Amino acid sequence: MKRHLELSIRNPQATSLARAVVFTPTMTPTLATSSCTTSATTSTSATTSTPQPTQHPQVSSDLALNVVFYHEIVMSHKMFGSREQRDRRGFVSQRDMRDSRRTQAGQDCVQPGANPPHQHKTNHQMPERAKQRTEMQVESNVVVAVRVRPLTEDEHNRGDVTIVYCPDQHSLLVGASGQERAFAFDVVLGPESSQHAMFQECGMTRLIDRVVQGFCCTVFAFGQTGSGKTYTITGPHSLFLEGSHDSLLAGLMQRSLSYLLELVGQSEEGFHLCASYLEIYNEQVHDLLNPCLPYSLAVRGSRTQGFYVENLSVVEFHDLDSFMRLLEGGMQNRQSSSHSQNEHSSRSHAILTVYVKGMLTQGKLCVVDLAGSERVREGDSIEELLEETGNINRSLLTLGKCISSLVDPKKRNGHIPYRDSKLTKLLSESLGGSGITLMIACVSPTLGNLQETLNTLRYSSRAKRIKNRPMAKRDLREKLVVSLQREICRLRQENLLLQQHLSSAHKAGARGSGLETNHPGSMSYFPQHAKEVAGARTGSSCSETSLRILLQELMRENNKLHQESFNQHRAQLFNETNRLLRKLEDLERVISSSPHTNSSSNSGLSMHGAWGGAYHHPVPYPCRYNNMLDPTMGYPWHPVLYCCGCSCESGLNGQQCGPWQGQGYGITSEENVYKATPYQEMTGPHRPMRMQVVLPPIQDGPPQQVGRDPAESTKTGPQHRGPAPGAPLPRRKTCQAVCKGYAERYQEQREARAQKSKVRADPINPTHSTLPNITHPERREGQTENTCDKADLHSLT
Ligand SMILES: Nc1ncnc2c1ncn2[C@@H]1O[C@H](COP(=O)(O)OP(=O)(O)OP(=O)(O)O)[C@@H](O)[C@H]1O
Repeated sequence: MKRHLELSIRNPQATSLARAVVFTPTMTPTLATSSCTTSATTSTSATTSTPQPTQHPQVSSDLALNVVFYHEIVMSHKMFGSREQRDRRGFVSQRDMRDSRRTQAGQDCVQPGANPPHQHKTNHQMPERAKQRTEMQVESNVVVAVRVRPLTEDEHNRGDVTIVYCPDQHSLLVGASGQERAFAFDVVLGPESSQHAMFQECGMTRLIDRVVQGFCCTVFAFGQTGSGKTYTITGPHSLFLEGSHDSLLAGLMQRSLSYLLELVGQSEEGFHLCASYLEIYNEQVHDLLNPCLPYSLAVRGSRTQGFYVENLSVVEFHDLDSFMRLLEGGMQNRQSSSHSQNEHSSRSHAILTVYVKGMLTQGKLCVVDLAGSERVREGDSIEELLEETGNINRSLLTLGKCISSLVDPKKRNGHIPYRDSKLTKLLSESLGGSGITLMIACVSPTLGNLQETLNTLRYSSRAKRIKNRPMAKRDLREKLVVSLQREICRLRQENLLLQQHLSSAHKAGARGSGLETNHPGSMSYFPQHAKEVAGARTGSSCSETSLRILLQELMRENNKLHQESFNQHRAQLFNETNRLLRKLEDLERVISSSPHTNSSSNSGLSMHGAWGGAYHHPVPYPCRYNNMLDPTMGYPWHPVLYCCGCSCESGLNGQQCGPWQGQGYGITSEENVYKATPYQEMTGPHRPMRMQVVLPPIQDGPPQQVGRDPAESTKTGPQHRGPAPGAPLPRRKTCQAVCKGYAERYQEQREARAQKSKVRADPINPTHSTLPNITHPERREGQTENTCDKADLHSLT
């Protein structure tokens, strides 16, 4: 209790926290007191030294955890200020480190869509709002790995001392003994780490897996001159300049490509690999694979592609050897010079891009070796070097600004100064876009570089907080699959509607007839198809081929349903027409039998039995020309030809009117029937009933062709004198074709009329007539009553 009070006096903020620990209901007062005492004791001793994980063997684990938390909160506030302040300064406490380690243990360090740090709850434990947020914000932080290089020979000889320590794989202590500053990163590799360990532990393999899946992944090495960036990315200079082939020294680039080629080789999907290699030197872009270009390349921006380098060579490769040749050529073309810090100092930012194009994916791996960041020292007064350093620093400063803006929640959605340098333009997608980024911070271990090392680590701590939204790039084929899926969805809906429509219509029909039918709305109507579609619908596989098959099936089914629906509709119309016709017939019969009506006076009104119904065939005759007009229909048609003048339903039994034969209206050939068919009435659910051939009304004069081949009519266009296809049937008014009896009656009527007019016009000369003298047509031998022939027609004209 005494200790507790002491603590409260010394640190009021800590007291409130301590109280919270002391009065936790799970603890007994005794334990609470002892724990508080222990923690306070530890905290007292820890104020003067670097925070270390505390051991509490005498207390229960729950209690120990609370005490450790309490102790660390007090310590971190005392040493580094609030969490926000610490973040800003790039420092982390032991608790931050442990949080980071927990996160590491629970999640893949290159895990797009992983929960952000400190969200240790599983999805089902999370409140609904938090769950929704996590599902919507599939963000991944930039992963930061730090590599500490060993002392170089020169540094050994000079007697430089190491001031960077790596207590474990995630933490780093920097500074002289007793004044160390702690940092935590996703991965920390000490001076003794090999190139192989670097490749394995920084998550490169997972990054390449993502590239193959279509993600854009970027690795960039950052740090002061001579800190080991180039060594990490490509291996030591000797590997290229002196032709050494020590594969153990090969850097991330070679190892990544080797792994990528292995991965691609194992895959059954055919991948297409190519690469480009460029450097940005003094803010000018040069193609390292095509060094002969006398000019620098332009960086352009587009909405779809983002920033890209215009006219950059992209070279295809198939194996590691061909890639190594590319890399070696590019490395030799890169700008480098001797520097006080590094004999082979790279003076440019180099970006190698490997494009991995699969069947449906377009992944990209960018490996960036940045030029060294350093201060201009007194000795570096050569003008050229100053310009170089100025440009390098400017682009790195812009990179820093971009990182700061990206991690600032207020600025993140505002303006990010990518356009201020070519480097940031080209890294924009990796930093704040849809890519996955691994940043490798390289640091020198010597005391002389302490300031540069701290700058690099602060910079990297900030970058660690950048959140990206990784998104795999799909190519057009993927889009095609998506559009096919949409089309299938639309067809399914249409299909469902048609089925519902038909099923209700059939139910109504069955209720009327008392029959249950196997209607098209039921799946048993299409047994084979039902199985296939049901299989395809339940299956989750959505390859392009299966989607196409499914699409075709649905289209076929929908066509059938459409046809059925159309036929049903037509049947209804036909029934209605028949009903009306029958009614009309009855009416005509009533009229003709009326004592007030002269049978010869109804000729201009009737469709059937125009001449007293003498030649009307009530039952349609079966057609010889099944499927002729519509070969897709498998139904027995029953066409009825309405004869031109006699209005008989002259079925195709050879009773057609003679005069029409050979003039395109007869039914002597299939062709003629087709040509003479301006309207086709085809009805009935399974048995379309009627084909109607309407012949033209004939006035005094030669017959006119009204019905023609639709193709012909479209050719002739406006000259087509018949009714337009699909137009309502014209009323058959005064149907004046020649048939037996007509000529006599016609002649009689004319004569009578002429007589009358003559009488009226010229009472003095009653024999004068204005009418032509029409010869009475002779009936040929064997001519039936309901036929008329050419001779008859000519006699009329
Ligand atoms: N992990 C390491 N193990 C052994 N030697 C290393 C390691 N890292 C760097 N070196 C050595 O340190 C020196 C500097 O390394 P490197 O050239 O890679 O630095 P750099 O950061 O690329 O410098 P610059 O920015 O000037 O190009 C080289 O001689 C290199 O061999």
